[in-house]
Amino acid sequence: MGDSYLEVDSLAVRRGNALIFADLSFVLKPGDSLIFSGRNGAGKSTALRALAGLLPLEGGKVSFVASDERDDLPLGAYSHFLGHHNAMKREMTVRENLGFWSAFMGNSSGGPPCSIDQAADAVGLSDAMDIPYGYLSAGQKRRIAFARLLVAYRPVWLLDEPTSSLDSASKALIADLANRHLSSGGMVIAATHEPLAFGESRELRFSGPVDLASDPFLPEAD
Ligand SMILES: Nc1ncnc2c1ncn2[C@@H]1O[C@H](COP(=O)(O)OP(=O)(O)OP(=O)(O)O)[C@@H](O)[C@H]1O
Repeated sequence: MGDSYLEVDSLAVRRGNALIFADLSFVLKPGDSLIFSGRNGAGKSTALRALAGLLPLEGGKVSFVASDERDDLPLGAYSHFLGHHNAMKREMTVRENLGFWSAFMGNSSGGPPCSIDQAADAVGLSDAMDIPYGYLSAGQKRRIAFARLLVAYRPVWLLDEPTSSLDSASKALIADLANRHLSSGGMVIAATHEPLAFGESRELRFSGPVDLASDPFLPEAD
């Protein structure tokens, strides 16, 4: 991943009459982390979802330049998005859930291979492999959600409130996973209201939506 980088240039997202943000620009290189901060409703989750390709852009460009120069794939192909939901099936065991994600996503080039057992071990839940995901506690569920990020390598992690409502041991474990990802050349963008010990993170503060209908200096909404 040595020569890869993520470049976000003048990104803007609109929802209805609200311009959620505009002119969002930054560059991340291997080992870089970025924190999105700002009050509730400021636009952090929207920005993560837009980067992952889950929302249409009003303007701007997201480019991930991979060192293997395969071609011009969207950032969604190079990233994991971990939102407020953990993306696991309640009825399936932890092993089955992780097995599904490993087979579905595969390992992208440049990443260290990690088996399902190794991933469960890394999040401290080897003993829970054969119980249904729905039986796990909230903190255990979040830990397994992080194991998904390990079984299918992607250089960029997009994390929405990754540690909210976790105890201090789980927070430390997730910080450790993120730091290991960074030191192996990965990149992390996290939206959060609480301090995260993710490397030497830069911070980008969101100021909140602008109502296009009430601002005469902005272009009119459709
Ligand atoms: N479909 C929509 N149409 C119009 N506005 C929307 C729509 N979806 C979300 N919004 C608005 O977009 C703004 C940004 O929401 P977002 O979830 O990105 O905020 P956030 O910074 O992640 O907040 P929190 O810290 O509470 O998670 C909010 O004001 C929200 O009401």
